[in-house]
Amino acid sequence: MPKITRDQVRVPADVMPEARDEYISNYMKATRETGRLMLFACDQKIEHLNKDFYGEGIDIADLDPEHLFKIGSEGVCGVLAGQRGLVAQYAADYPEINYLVKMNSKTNLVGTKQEDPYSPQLYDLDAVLAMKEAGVNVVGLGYTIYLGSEYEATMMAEAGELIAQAHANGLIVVLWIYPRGKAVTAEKDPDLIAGAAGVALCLGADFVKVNPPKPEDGTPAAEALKIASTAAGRCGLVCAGGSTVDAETFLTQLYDQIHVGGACGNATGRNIHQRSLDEAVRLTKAISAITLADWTVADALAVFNGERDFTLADI
Ligand SMILES: O=P(O)(O)OC[C@H]1O[C@](O)(COP(=O)(O)O)[C@@H](O)[C@@H]1O
Repeated sequence: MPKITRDQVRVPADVMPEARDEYISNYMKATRETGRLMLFACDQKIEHLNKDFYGEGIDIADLDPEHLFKIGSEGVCGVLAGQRGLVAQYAADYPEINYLVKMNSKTNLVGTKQEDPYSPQLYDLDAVLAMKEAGVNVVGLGYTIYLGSEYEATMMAEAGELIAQAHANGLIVVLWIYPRGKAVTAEKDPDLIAGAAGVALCLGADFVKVNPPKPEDGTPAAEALKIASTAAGRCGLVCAGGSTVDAETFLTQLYDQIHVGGACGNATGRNIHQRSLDEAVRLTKAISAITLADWTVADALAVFNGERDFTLADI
């Protein structure tokens, strides 16, 4: 997969001329100069509380939040996505990581599947820009919208405003969009996922993170994803990873999402951080081999199994 050059980055028109170079630099950093996104999702300590970090099948290393940063630093990732405070507490010790600050979050105690969820914005862009000014390597913002919730309008308005401000300041934006709430009967309906992708584009996001569609009619999931990735247009689509599965299944799904479904990368949390540091690091490398260098599943598996290495130099 050829790397892209700075002049190949398509800069949205809402990036102010004085922020153009900054936007291009952030885009190049986040995508490791490929145009594809390898996002390591580390926002679950709020989203899912401690359930994702301690318990059966989860390596004990995951209980210590620093595990996330050790993985981000020793592995190969595009960005580490987490809330501002989490990043602020550890970034000084892990300055080389590309950070994507998640601007809103809610716990799973509110907005269960039967209720209408609202994920409030936790701080404004100035707080993030101040952290960047203090030397933290922030390349972009993330925001979650629950499409179909009765609070959809508030979340869309917050996201729309943040994207305009972020672009004006040269930051990239990833929207997480999950259809959810009383009005939504099938969260993973392929049409709805494609609709979510279109919403992200219209709000101006650079990338959209959706759940992989689950077709009811026997269409393979990766085929159904093609509709959504096409509907996303110039907004690159990536899929959430979901709960932990074996590495071969995960890497095969990812390969198909990219090569059949037209996805522009991955956004993976639990599948990575619920493992020991060594295994998690190897999985980030295997994922990046597929996402950022178009390696085959067999070659990526060899990386996961420790039979060969994958480093930034392989991109
Ligand atoms: O919508 P849900 O099921 O609460 O999951 C949301 C979580 O999943 C993610 O989108 C992806 O993480 P995983 O790869 O672990 O699923 C997180 O960013 C987010 O916290």
